[in-house]
This record gives sequence, structure tokens and C-alpha cells, in this order.
Amino acid sequence: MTRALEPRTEQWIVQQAREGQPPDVLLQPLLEAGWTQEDATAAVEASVRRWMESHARDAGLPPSVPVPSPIELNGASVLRAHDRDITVLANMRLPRVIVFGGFLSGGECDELVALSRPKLKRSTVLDPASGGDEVHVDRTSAGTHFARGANALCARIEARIAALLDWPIDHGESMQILRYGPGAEYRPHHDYFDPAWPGSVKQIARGGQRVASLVMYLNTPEQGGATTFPEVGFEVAAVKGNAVFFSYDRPHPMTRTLHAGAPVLAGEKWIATKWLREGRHD
Ligand SMILES: O=C(O)CCC(=O)C(=O)O
Ligand SMILES: [Fe+2]
Repeated sequence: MTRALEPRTEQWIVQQAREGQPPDVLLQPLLEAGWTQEDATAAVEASVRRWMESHARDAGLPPSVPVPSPIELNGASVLRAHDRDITVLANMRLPRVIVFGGFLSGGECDELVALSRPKLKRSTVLDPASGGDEVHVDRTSAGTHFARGANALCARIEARIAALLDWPIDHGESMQILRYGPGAEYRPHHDYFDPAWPGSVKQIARGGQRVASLVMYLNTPEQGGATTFPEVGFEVAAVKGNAVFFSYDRPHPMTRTLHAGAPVLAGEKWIATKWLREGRHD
């Protein structure tokens, strides 16, 4: 329970925060009035959060929702996830992106590729109008998918993802496998369902919005094939066994999660993607 602030004090705190004053300036009057550090911090955080939420509503933004939040900035470099130690290679706040090293073993990558190869079909994108799947130039890859628990390997990887991201297994969609040949790419897009598209309704009815993506690299392309975040000039190299996580707490470009699979310039690129929903996905 957060200790209540005088409206006047809350206004002052929000004003200072908007002017870019650091946290100790916002806390000072409360500490001087005898508040504990803990109560003062909670009250300041709550004031700023309330203001941001009301501002977002006024600006017509969709409300923010909880998302998987596996690590803090400058936290542990190695994380135990179910059955495996995973390293943290990079950690960015906006967009919220984390690059994990050694998420899959080389053998697991090879096995997923071998299981997928005989099942590949030309990839589709969501038709904005109907919410159905369609073939499109934006996505020149071939793919397939495995339902949750489809085989022992997928079940193990799903348990690892759930442990690492602290997000229930049943909030995950089926595992999507993609193979990009030379020249193939996935043009810039967001993974959330755009609320403005009529077809999104059908998707959102099954487990709510997507709130995070985990792209796992199943091989290392000879050249090209990075996952790029063009709005912020950041790219993640596709390295076998590594994975890139990103989350989006509202279905809005302000999350800066526009991303792409850059063209494969030589060789091929294989990935497994797990999309996570707000709720149980069946
Ligand atoms: O190929 C990549 O690096 C990105 C894949 C992607 O954006 C997706 O699967 O949604
Ligand atoms: Fe994507």
C-alpha cells in the first residue's frame, strides 16, 4: 500500500519529473518531511506512473499491459533457465530488447532444423482484413510450426523459455520455424496485432495481445540475416544458439519494436520464433 501524497505535492513531483529532474530531487521534500526512503520512492514512482497512464489515455494510446521482464539492467550475466545456463549479451531499455547467448545447444538447433525440413511451406503473413494467413512479398521465407509440446525437444525448449521469461507455457503460441534462402528477408513489421486492423479481433480473441517475441537462431548464416530494429539503428547478429527477446507493453509503435529479418546475403538462415500472449493461448 503506497502512502498517500497531498495533491499539491503530487503535482509538484510530476512537474519536476517532466522537467527532467533526477529522482533525488523528487524524493527530497518527502524525506525532509520524515518519510522513509522506501515510502517516498514508492509514492514518487506511483505519482509518475499515474501521470504517464493518464497522459497515454489522453493521447489515445492503448493502455499498457504487463509483459515478461526477465532481467534488470546491469544484473546477472548468467541465468539458470530450467535445465541450462544462459548468458546475457546485451540489454536495452527502449526498445526493450535482450540478447541471450547459448539459449539452445548446437545439437538442439540441428535437431529442430532436421524435424522442420520435411514440413516446410512458403511463409504467410496475417491478412489485416480477415485475420487469416496469406503469402506476401514482405516475407520471402519458408516455414512450419510445432504446437506446444509437439515433441520432447519443443517441450524442453518451451519449459526453458517459461523459466527464463517467467511467463506461463500456456501463454505461448506454437513454435514457428523459418528458413530464409539467399536473398530472403522479413521486411520491417511489428509482432503485435494492430488494433486498427479488423482481422486482429480474431487473433486477440485467442489469448489476448502478443506482448513479447523470442527469436532463436538455429544456424549462423554465412553473411547477412541479422535481426534489425531500424528505428533505433540496432541489429542483432544471427548466431547459432543465441536468441533475441523483445517485449511491447502496448500495441503501438512507441514501443520502438519495429524490426526486420535483414536479407540473407550468402548461405541460409534458420530461426525458431516464440510469441507470447497476455493470456492462455489455445
Ligand atoms: O528473421 C528475423 O530475424 C526476425 C523474425 C521475425 O521478425 C519474426 O519471426 O517475427
Ligand atoms: Fe517479427
